[in-house]
Amino acid sequence: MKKKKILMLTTGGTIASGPTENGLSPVLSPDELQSYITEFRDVCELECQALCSLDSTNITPAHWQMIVRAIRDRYDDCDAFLICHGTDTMAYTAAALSYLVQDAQKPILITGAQRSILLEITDAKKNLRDSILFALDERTKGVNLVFDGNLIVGTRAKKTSSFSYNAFSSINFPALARIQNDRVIYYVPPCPASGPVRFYDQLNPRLFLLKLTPGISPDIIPLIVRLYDCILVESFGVGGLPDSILDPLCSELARYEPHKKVLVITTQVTYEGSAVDTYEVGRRVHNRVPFLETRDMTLEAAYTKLMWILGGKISSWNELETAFYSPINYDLSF
Ligand SMILES: NC(=O)C[C@H](N)C(=O)O
Repeated sequence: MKKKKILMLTTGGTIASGPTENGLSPVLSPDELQSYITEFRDVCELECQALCSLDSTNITPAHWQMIVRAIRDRYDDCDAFLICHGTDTMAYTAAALSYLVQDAQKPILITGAQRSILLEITDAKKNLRDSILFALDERTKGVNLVFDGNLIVGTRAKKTSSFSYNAFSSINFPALARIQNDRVIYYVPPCPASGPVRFYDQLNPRLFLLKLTPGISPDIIPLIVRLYDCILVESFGVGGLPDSILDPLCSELARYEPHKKVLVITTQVTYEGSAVDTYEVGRRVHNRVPFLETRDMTLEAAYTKLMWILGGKISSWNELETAFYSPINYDLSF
């Protein structure tokens, strides 16, 4: 049987880090990383390409576009793609890739580690190994994150532990599959493709996330509305906005067409999502300005989906609403 070709794209992260006098920093080359996983030589060819060598704190939308170009350039001659990435912003990258590479029939997996591969006790080797096992499984396709034995949909992952090996949770959606005793066990099939693979590269970076805190001052609101095309308000509970924020926000937004200054209400609560109409402190926004709500999407998915939608041509509120509420890679269930 022909060996599968997996393209490993490295970006840095703890997985490739070593100690320096200024603290941990990515130092390993892709070949050094690869030298720790030799056991699959008979079943697959692993080709490595370094894209950058960064702590994921410094990953930006330009790096997401770079990853997409690297995948697009080799999409036809590789069977699977494995991106090694720092964990801190991995959920954003996994969500962004879910929108920038849609309907992929091949696995596009992203992984990393909580401890460097240089250490004797580390999760790095297991995460790389598991990723290859998932990549070689015929059922795996699309953008997914691999961590601690789980295959998590790219739009559903969130880093929920700073140090533990089970650093990522699958939010409001089950993990698709697990590695058990070196076997891939699927629980949910990957999101079915609706056509041939599509690559995108436009992203609008002018989004602002406003996290509410009790007693927050509204002083900053006019500036935010002036500078950004989309304001995501991380509201309380299922979607409550305090009086002090509601008035200045809605009067500033009312000066623009709603699809040109987009209000999005999201929640500070990790699980179960928003339901803005439930309480008066949410429902009253309807009487003032049109808005989108993130329902059960993760913040990372909602944020990157809006960057992607607003990076394209949107000429009406209806068009924006339809695009936002159309599920992609299992990002939205209601
Ligand atoms: N575990 C890690 O990879 C954390 C690291 N600071 C990073 O995100 O690059």
